[in-house]
Amino acid sequence: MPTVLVRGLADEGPGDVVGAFAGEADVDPDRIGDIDIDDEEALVDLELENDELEAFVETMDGNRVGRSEVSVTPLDEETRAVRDYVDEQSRLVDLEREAEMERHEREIRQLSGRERESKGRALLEMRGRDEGEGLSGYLVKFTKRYGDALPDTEISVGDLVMISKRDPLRDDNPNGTVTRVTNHSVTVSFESNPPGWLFDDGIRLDLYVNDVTYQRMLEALDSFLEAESDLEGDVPREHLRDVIVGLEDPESVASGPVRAAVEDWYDEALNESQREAVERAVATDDVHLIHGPPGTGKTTTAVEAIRQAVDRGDSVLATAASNTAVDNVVEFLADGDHEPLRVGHPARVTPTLREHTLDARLENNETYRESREVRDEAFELLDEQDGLTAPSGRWRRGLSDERIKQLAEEGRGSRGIPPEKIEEMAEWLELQERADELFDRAERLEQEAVAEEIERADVVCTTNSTAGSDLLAGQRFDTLVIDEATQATEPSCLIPIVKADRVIMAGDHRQLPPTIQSREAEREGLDETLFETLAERYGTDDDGSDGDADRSASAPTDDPIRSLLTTQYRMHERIQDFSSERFYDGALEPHESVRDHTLAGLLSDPDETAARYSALESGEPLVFVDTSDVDAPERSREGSPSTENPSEADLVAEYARALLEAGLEAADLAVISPYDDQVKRIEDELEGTLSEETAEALEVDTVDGFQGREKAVVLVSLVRSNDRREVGFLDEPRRFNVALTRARRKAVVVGDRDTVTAAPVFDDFLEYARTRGRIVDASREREQ
Ligand SMILES: Nc1ncnc2c1ncn2[C@@H]1O[C@H](COP(=O)(O)OP(=O)(O)OP(=O)(O)O)[C@@H](O)[C@H]1O
Repeated sequence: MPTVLVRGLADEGPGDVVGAFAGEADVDPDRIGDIDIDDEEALVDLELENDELEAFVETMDGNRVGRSEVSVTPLDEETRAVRDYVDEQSRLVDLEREAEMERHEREIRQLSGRERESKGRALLEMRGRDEGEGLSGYLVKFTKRYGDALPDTEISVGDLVMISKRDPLRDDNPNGTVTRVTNHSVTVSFESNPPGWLFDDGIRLDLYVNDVTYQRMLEALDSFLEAESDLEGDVPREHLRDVIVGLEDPESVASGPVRAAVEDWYDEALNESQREAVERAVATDDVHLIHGPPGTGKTTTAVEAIRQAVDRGDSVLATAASNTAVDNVVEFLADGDHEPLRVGHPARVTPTLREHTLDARLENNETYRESREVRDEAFELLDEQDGLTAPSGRWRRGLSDERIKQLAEEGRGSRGIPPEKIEEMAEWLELQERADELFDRAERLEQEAVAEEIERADVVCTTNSTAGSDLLAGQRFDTLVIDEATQATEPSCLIPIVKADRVIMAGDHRQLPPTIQSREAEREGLDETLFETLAERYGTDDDGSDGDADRSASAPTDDPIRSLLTTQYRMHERIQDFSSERFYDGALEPHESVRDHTLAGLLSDPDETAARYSALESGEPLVFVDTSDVDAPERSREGSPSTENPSEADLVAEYARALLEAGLEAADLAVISPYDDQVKRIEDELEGTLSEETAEALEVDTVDGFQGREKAVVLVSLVRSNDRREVGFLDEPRRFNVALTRARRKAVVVGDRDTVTAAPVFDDFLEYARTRGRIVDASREREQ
């Protein structure tokens, strides 16, 4: 259906448009489709044939709609395609947003406040106290009314909470990020000044969702309608937009692969295909994809590309969907000559990387210090106000600020207010004005300080979502690198893309796709990532996620927009082979340095450890521990959609402790599980039995959260154990591919064989472990 663009409307509505089109141009109202009015413009779909359209435009152009004289032009195909893309993606974002809200609201509705509090997902009868303003926002500390200890709560640092007074589901309840939790208090930071009622009694805190990200996706999509070729602000570069929408070919498709010769390598160890990938990535004018199975050095290669781009003088932005994946890139970068700046809420950044955060940098920034001083001065003025009469209703008696000041100058009273009171109120007002000016100045200085730090940094690193925050508003970057791009939805990648001239993405669609909450959005393609779409559309080899594995790994190296990596530097050959055969048609090759590396060198007393637990035998890289003969049933916490298995948690915690006692560094070990509740359970099991330092260094995480990371030893707890052989989302082979391939020297997978083999990937894995690894019976293990 053709669309026409109507320009020059004043305040006319759809009825006026239909009236004019029918009355002036004789169009049957039934043939008028969607009318989309935005300010002075309207887009109108018309069911007209080409010749009818021509006649229609001739009649309507320069004619009137309502009281306005309008111009009417047919919409060109390109604009239409962009609009269709924006509409479609925005619809998917809306579906996803609704699904997340619904899930949350459902729970708030189903449970009483008390029930939610007893489950740890709400806190009732709280009261706020103003804690002043920090860089991350306005801080409010919530405590129980009489300072009582808080009940056990899931609310923890970094969570988003919704604050309410009577109705937890009111649309205008403020949301904030938790910055600190103690036995008695929860401190929350708000992006804007919170409403006064927060400081009353009877306040409720609920775990909630993050709407900001959805709004940023929609804003990025909107800016697609305004793409420019000369670049300023947060508007996409026209060519890049057209490549993404599918209207133009990437340059390397149009004119053949390009390659920039690199002379000095930061990482001399890079292999030939990694070097080629770097050279092609930095040479790209629009898009390049670095594609490879686990451990093939996608992040390593992307980081080298960042370094080369910086050396060339580019401003560089590096992003990923999750905080963990961003931290991973920061960690790689921090290990060299280039200075990364991590922008994001400090509460969500790995503690060891805090020195690279914007907050930490600002501590040493002169301009920022000055802003603090100015702010303190402002607060001092407000303190001075305390001793004075404020011009409140009782004393103001309808007098304007100006009038009060004038009366004070003249030394007069008015409306029964004695001159001394007038004098005090005038002084109060003057203090307020001076304080406001100082607050404004402090804010300007803060912005200046942030801009200085961004300017000073070689690479700005942040999540896709935070790339859209005010801190980076209007910042443009020559090059954007998105790591773990196959774990990010397309609209989330657009948030940083609208700020950059070219984009390099690293990913692997045989690992986990982005998590989608709305079944409808998933069905309609929100789980198909931009990386995949571009690889399919412009690459020489079609290897979409439902294609067969043998084609995915054999993409030719002359693929115009993609570089493929196949030598892996992480896993012992026997850990690698399962993944390689099952997911990559055997294309993975281990580098000599890792082919047969084992745990042996990392333990002070490997024999003793093995004697206690045969699963921990240091020479054996791949073990499945079968719990089917022990009493280890799964269970669900009331009201929780997740699953846990206490007995399995107990066993993996025992393994973790035994490995640490045998001399394994905590930083070389990770415990992961597909289920959130199991992760918490394992953390609880370990808590108190490890030193604070060890507990901090030991990572316990979900499989999804650990994607992109690696450890010498990885313990995986599969959790599911039931007579119905129900495996839930274990039945996603890509999740197990990620879990297993996190391990460098040893992978210990713990699960109930009878249950998990209901999923074909575990059936295959058990068969593999029987011949190429070891299967250990958990009941024997625990008797020793
Ligand atoms: N050329 C190389 N020489 C030596 N080590 C390398 C090389 N390339 C990568 N590595 C090492 O291999 C490991 C995996 O690299 P990296 O994390 O970059 O892989 P990845 O492909 O991003 O993995 P994943 O798919 O799990 O995200 C790291 O320890 C890295 O230091």
